[in-house]
Amino acid sequence: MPQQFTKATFQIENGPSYEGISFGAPQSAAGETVFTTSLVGYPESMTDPSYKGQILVFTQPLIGNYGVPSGEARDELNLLKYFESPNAHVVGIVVAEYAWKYSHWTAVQSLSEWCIKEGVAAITGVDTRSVVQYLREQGSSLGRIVVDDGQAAPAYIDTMKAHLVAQVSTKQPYYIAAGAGASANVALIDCGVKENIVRCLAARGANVTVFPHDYPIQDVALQFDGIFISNGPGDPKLCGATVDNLKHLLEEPQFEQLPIFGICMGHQLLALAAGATAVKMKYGNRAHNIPALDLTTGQCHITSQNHGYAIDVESLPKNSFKSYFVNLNDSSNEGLIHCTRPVFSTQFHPEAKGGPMDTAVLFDKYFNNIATYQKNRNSNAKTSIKFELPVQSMASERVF
Ligand SMILES: NC(=O)CC[C@H](N)C(=O)O
Repeated sequence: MPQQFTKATFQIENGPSYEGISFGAPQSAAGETVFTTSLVGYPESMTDPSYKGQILVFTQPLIGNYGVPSGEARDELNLLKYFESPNAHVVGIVVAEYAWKYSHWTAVQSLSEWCIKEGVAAITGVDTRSVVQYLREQGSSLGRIVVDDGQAAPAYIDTMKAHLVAQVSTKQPYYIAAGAGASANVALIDCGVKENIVRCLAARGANVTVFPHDYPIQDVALQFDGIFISNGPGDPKLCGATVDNLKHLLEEPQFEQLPIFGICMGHQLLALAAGATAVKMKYGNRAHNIPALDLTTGQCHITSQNHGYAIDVESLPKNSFKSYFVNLNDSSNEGLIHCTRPVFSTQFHPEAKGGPMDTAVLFDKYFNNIATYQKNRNSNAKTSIKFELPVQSMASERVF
């Protein structure tokens, strides 16, 4: 615990204000304020690029008690072992009680130390129950954490108006080799991909080539065994270039058999490419225990979620996609499946991290689609990657 506390205030635009203590970077921050009801996984959530520019309120009252693991440790696939991307993407966090003492075998630093390094504003001592009650009534709101540093408070900013995907997507293609026994080549459209999505693909035998969000994927798609569209921050309607590229994949006959899988933002962009509309939800779904009903099996799965927009299924053109999963809390759409093509998507996160792995089986479904595609494809055209990766991107590293 520090010798001297720095006071901070958490303010909601046109709403309540809460006094507290700063335990993060000595600087104020402003952004869209959202809440998560997940009990664990603050390092994963804070490094998930989908949270770019947001202030995250944790309803779990005690945060920080297991510290922060290494952001450099890598697994056998050379992927980050504990983080979902190299850096924190939230601009601020709000907690009821920060645990000044932490203990965990993976911890290398405290949450406070890490927030300071990452420039994340953090406030403790806030009645987060009251914040959530307010946000549930009023909807997601703009907020700011004002740290008592003698500077003027920052203006409220609607971070959702910015093209956040362009800020977090890789600038150049890069390549992750599969774990032992590569069986497929997948092209991944990076809208702000979580490390565990790449892991879920590579661990199942895919060499993954990661492309910038606006890369004309239709030009190289036939050189791959499947296309994957990742999660990402902000309003899907701002991703016009990606949507236009996906339209080629969904509409042209040469891509009829090509397996496609999209998660969260990837799901929303596929739906937009099919002609559906996305709506801003009142306060979104951010949790690790949200029930989603599989309409094809009648089974309910507990899912990990982090989104503020949703697809209006009523707006889907007939004979394109149909609803695949539905949220049993609020009836919002949780996934789509194409009526004739091996294309499906989920609003929730089957890769979890954090959260339950109940729906990881959807990656197996994608790989089954890939196997069928490989079998049916004319053997002359069998996969041989002609796409030349730029030399500097071969280091299995993201290039921002
Ligand atoms: N996790 C995500 O991909 C989020 C998608 C989108 N930014 C939303 O908030 O709905």
